[in-house]
Amino acid sequence: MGVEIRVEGLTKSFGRQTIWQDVSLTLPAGEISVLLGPSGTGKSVFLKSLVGLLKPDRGHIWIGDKDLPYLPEHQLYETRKLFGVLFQDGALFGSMNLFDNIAFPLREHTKKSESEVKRIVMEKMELVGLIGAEHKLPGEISGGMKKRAGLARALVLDPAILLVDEPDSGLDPVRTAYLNQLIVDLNAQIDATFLIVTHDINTARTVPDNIGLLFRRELVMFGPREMLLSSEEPVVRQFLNARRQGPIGMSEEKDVSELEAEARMGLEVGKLPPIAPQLMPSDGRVRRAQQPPGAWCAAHGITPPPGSFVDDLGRNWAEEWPRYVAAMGPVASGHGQGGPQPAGGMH
Ligand SMILES: Nc1ncnc2c1ncn2[C@@H]1O[C@H](COP(=O)(O)OP(=O)(O)OP(=O)(O)O)[C@@H](O)[C@H]1O
Repeated sequence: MGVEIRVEGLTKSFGRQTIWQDVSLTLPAGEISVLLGPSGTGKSVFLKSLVGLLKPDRGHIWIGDKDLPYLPEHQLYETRKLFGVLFQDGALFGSMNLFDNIAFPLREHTKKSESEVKRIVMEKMELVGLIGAEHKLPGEISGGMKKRAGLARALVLDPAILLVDEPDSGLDPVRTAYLNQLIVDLNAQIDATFLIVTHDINTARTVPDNIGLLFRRELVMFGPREMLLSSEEPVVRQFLNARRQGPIGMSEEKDVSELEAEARMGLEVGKLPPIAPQLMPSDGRVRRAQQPPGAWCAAHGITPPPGSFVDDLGRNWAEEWPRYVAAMGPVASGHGQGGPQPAGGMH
């Protein structure tokens, strides 16, 4: 079961370089949030600060009544056990086979017997589709397999919070799509609080419940997916639509003259593109945290752009949703595998 993380006024610098300042946001329990931002805006630094690997200059990271940056070492050690982290490169030990890599946190942090370790490792390897690869070394497997092995290792202590740093880096679009589906399925199954750092627009548009954007050393916006995807804020529109036109330049931000030149040439960002439907768990049942398509827009009086919530089969999920939920049964709540499959489902 996930826990809420409340970040208040967080600021981090290295020497005289301020990475970001006054970042405040709440990662809701059990929901998937994505953190976006141009390269070098400090997304990885944010992730490492959340798990206590880096200490912020000021601000708070509340998990329940514990303020992470100010915990004494032994309490920090205990609180860290709530987290599973998938680092960009999987951070696997090159000299250990996949089984031993995945077993590592269990052997290091628990007193479980070897038979219990084996049961858990095999369960997680099955979850990420790695059965049969137990004896392979990291150097003998593909980038996608390394990510999945890193994910299995992040899951062995049954984390309440899962942090994922650029799951898509180094993966082709098809492997990224599979990994995204795996992330959504995992969230439905373990109900943990997820934070994913990514550059991949398709991931950002279809996977999370919430999106945040770091730019110019600040958190520009953080909120429900539909809020960001219907936002008129120039930097949000530019980033989520992967455009050159807008405030983000090659080396982070454009200067005033560049922006004026763009405006003179009429190079403003065009109409908002439709809002894509959110990925569904592949067993067909709805995640506990998942909102009906269009719910946020409707609640806030926002008319989504034409074509929103329509999938590649032409179904409009804002209309189909009540029928879908009625057919599929109740919302998933830490359910097991093997629920009903949607006919031609929305995967
Ligand atoms: N331990 C450190 N000491 C000093 N500077 C650091 C350290 N870690 C990160 N930085 C600096 O912080 C800035 C932000 O780095 P970070 O890796 O968090 O960016 P990012 O947004 O994740 O980038 P990318 O999307 O390219 O991975 C960079 O300028 C980096 O050089």
